[in-house]
Parts: sequence; C-alpha cells; structure tokens
Amino acid sequence: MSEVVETGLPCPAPTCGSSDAFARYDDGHGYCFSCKHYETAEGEAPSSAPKQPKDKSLVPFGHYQAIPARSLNEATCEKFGYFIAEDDRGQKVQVAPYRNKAGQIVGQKVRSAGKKFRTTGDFKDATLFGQHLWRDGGKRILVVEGEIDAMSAYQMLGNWPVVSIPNGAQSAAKAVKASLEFLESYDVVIFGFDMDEPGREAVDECVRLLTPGKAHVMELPVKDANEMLVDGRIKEFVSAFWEARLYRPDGIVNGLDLWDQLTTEIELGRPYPWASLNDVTYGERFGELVTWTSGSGMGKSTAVAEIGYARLLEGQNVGYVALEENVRRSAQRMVGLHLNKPIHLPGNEVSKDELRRAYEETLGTGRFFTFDHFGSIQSESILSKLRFLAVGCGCRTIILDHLSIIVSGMEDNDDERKTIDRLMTNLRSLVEETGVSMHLVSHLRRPSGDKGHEQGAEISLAHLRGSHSIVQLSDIVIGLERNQQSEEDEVRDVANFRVLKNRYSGITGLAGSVRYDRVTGRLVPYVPEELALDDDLGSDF
Ligand SMILES: Nc1ncnc2c1ncn2[C@@H]1O[C@H](COP(=O)(O)OP(=O)(O)OP(=O)(O)O)[C@@H](O)[C@H]1O
Repeated sequence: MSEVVETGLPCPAPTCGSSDAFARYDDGHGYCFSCKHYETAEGEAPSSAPKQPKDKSLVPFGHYQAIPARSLNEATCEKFGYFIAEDDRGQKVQVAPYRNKAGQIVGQKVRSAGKKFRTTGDFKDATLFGQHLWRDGGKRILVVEGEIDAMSAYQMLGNWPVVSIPNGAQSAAKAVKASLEFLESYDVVIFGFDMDEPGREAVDECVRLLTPGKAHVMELPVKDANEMLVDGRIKEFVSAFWEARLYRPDGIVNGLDLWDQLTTEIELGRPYPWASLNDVTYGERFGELVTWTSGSGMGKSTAVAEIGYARLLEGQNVGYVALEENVRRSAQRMVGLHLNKPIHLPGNEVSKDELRRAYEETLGTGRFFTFDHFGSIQSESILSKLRFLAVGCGCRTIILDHLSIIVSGMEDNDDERKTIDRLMTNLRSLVEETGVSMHLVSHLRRPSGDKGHEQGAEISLAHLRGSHSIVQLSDIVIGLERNQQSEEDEVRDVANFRVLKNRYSGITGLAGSVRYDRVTGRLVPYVPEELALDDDLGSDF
C-alpha cells in the first residue's frame, strides 16, 4: 500500500482547477480528491538506473511551542507530542507523531509553510492521532478530521478524549476501521468532521461502521474545531460536543427536529374555479395527484381544461397532455375558454383580431405546453415527456387526460391491473419528486344494475376501472355525476361533484354542482333555484 508523501498540491488536470486537492504518494503516483484525476508515477518506464529509495527517516525532535495563529497553547501541543523542528533543508516544520498500538512513534505528518504536508516513517500500523493518550473503554470520544482540530477540540473541552484520522475525509472510513476496536470500547463516539461536503460524506461512511446507537454527529456553525477556537467560540463548541446527536440513517427524522415544519405557515391551496369544491378540498396544492372520474362524456376533460386555463391565467406554466385530442383541439380549448365561446363548434367563429388577442393572452404567453403525440402513445415516452414538462418547461400544473389510453398503448400489457399499478407508482413518484399538481383523468367501469353512470348513477370508488392503486396513490378523487339523458336542460347540463377520496381534509361526499353553459362552453358554478332562494332568504335575516 502506498503512503501519501505530499498533499495540498494543485491538481495537474486541466479541467479541474483545484489548487490543493492533489496528493502525491510514495510510489510516485498522484490522485486528486476533487476531480479524481489519477496520475501514474513520473518516469515510471523501466530504466537502467536503480530507483532511489525515498528517505523515510523520522524528523528528530525539536521543541514544543504555542502556535498563536491557531490559538493552540504549548501544553496542548506537548500533550499530543506535536513539535516544531527544522527539516533537512533548514525550513521550519510542524510535526505530528503517529504511534502504533504499543505507543511507539512509527510515522510523522510533517507540515511546512503553505499548508504543504508530507508523511515520513511507516503508517502501516499507525493508530489514530492522539489515540495513545486515552485508555480503552471511556464514556465519550470525539473523532475529528485533522491534528490541529484534535488539539483545538481537546483544548476547548478540557480533558475529554479527542483523536484524529490521519489522511483527511477521503480515507476516514479506512482509518476508523483500523481503530474500530478502540473506538467501539467507548459508550459514545462523536464524529466532528469538517462541515463541508467531503466531511459530511465521510461521517456518513464512518458511522455505519459502528454498532448502531453508538455513533453521534456533532454540528458546528463554522468549518472545524480550530476555527471555533480561533474565533473564541469555546462555550459553543462545548455545547455542540454535549448536544451531538445520535446518527440516524438518511430519511429517519426525530420529532425534535420538526419545530420549523410545525411553525411553517399552512400553504393555502389555489382555488378551483368552483367555490363549492374549495369548501371540501381547500383548493389544490402542489405535490398533489388529483384523479377525475366519471362515466363517458360527462365532462371530465371539460373540467380539467378549466383548471389548466385557470392556472395559466394565474401565471403558471401549464402542461396539458390530452391524448384523445390533437394539439389543434387543445389550442381551441384554451383560446375558447378565454373568449367564452366553444370555437371548435360551427357558428362560434370570431374575428381574426379577437382570436389573436385571445391567443396572445393564453397560448402566446409561452406558458402553455402540450404534446403532439401523432397517435403514438407509449407509456415510457409519456412518462419522460411528463418529466420534461415539469423539469424542463417548469410546468407547475400538469393535466393528463387520460390514464386508460396510456395503459392500452403500453407494450407488455398482458396484466392490465399490474400495468396500471406500475404507471400509477411512476406518476406518484413524478409528482412527489417534482412537486407539480397533477390532474389525472380516469374512467369508470359499468356499475351493476340498470342505471349507468351516464344516467346519473352514483359513483363509488369501487367503480374506478383497472386497479385500486388509482385510488390508493391519488390524494384526491373527484367524480362527476349527471344524467346525460334527462329531457330537462336544468338536469342534463348540471353535473355534481362527488369527492370520493380526500386525503387532505377527509371530507368526502357531494361538493356542489356545475352547469355547462352551451353558449360560452364554460362550466359555471350552479346552485339549484330553491337553494339560491333559501340563500336569499337567509341573507334577509
Ligand atoms: N355538465 C355538462 N352538461 C352537458 N354537457 C357537458 C357537460 N360537461 C361537458 N359537456 C359536454 O359534453 C361533451 C363531453 O365532455 P368531455 O369530453 O369533457 O367528457 P369526458 O367525461 O371527458 O368524456 P370521455 O369519457 O369521452 O373522456 C363535450 O361536448 C362537453 O362540452
């Protein structure tokens, strides 16, 4: 195994640019801890001249002294055997001794001006820096990332055991492994590595080596222990030592850390275009998957288009993926809603100027994105398109109309239920990961009995077609009920919202009605006359 002979060198890789992450080893090879550039030993090609063995002799003892620039006093340096000497070139160097288990000095880390390090001696059996000072089996021990930090921490803590790993964060786990028995003999092992990315990564690696429940992690407001000492933040350092938290694997959260979450103001949902639905859902929140369902031709697409249009007017980027229609129809929808005219139907023509104005205010904003699928609908490609809409186009609301058409377009669709499960899981993850609001349209299977949904049959969750995962993985499920075959316009054109699932507030059941206005092509809130009358009476009192 080769040993580091010099660290803190500039990386030779032209693409890296690090001024100090490159290390040279005693066999001549070099490695950059920033860009991972590897360099073979210079002049490694066979040569007739025998290689000069490196001088590995230890630097003879000089003297102990305080290091004012580091706020370290002489007693601390003496305790750790950290001395000042002159090297063979007459330069002043600081020498950190490394000992084997028997306490004999086997290697040294020699630091010269300009944060240059080299090692000498043999580190094969070296223990942690400072390890020889402490008996096995104490209560708490602190492990830090460098000799100066170890001495700084010791000086601030009084007499608590502190040790340091020899070669920085990158080889921390290796050093901890080598001294595992010693560290394991303590009740609590606190890791106080540098508060930077490599330091945090190294802590993550090291804590896993110890018996669960033993490793603790110390957080500092600055980079390391020496900075705390130099800044005079000794009390804070001592508190951080005692407040070191038990290490928890990623994702496990202690309730103690949830105060900020608790005091963050409740995010108000953005209102739906229909007040009655807001009373039950409290609006629509980012990161929610809302599934819309109904019998055939009941108005699901019409409803979700209204939502997309509302978000577009609010200034959001909107992704509108309607797989049963072409992009021309999608464009007509948005512009038609803006003009209050179903412009896709004959007799609703508008002047080019009017059309242009409406276009400028909707599609022309550049915030509306749709998907020209040319009839080919492969779920994998749809998922990647949806991701692109969220991440690449910055869409915060995505309309996906509808699920069944994606499922039927999928290859490997022998088991429809499993296919839907997979797709729903992917959609759910996408929503979680990107934080978008997604409105998904899904169909119903026929209910048993004479009356179909198209004749106004009440919807239940069990009627959703395909798989229970649609319900399970949605935050909210909203059904649209109406009797399409009624003779009376007032009945035929009025759809009731039925909230079938509501993870947010738990309130389910009927959530008001909307009427389809055939002149404007809009879904407008609807209050039956008798209730409207009641309201009027109420307001008189
Ligand atoms: N409440 C309503 N009353 C009457 N007509 C409506 C109502 N809502 C929508 N419509 C009209 O009904 C037709 C079908 O609506 P839409 O496409 O929105 O239904 P859908 O439920 O999405 O249909 P599908 O089951 O085919 O996906 C459209 O022409 C639309 O304008």
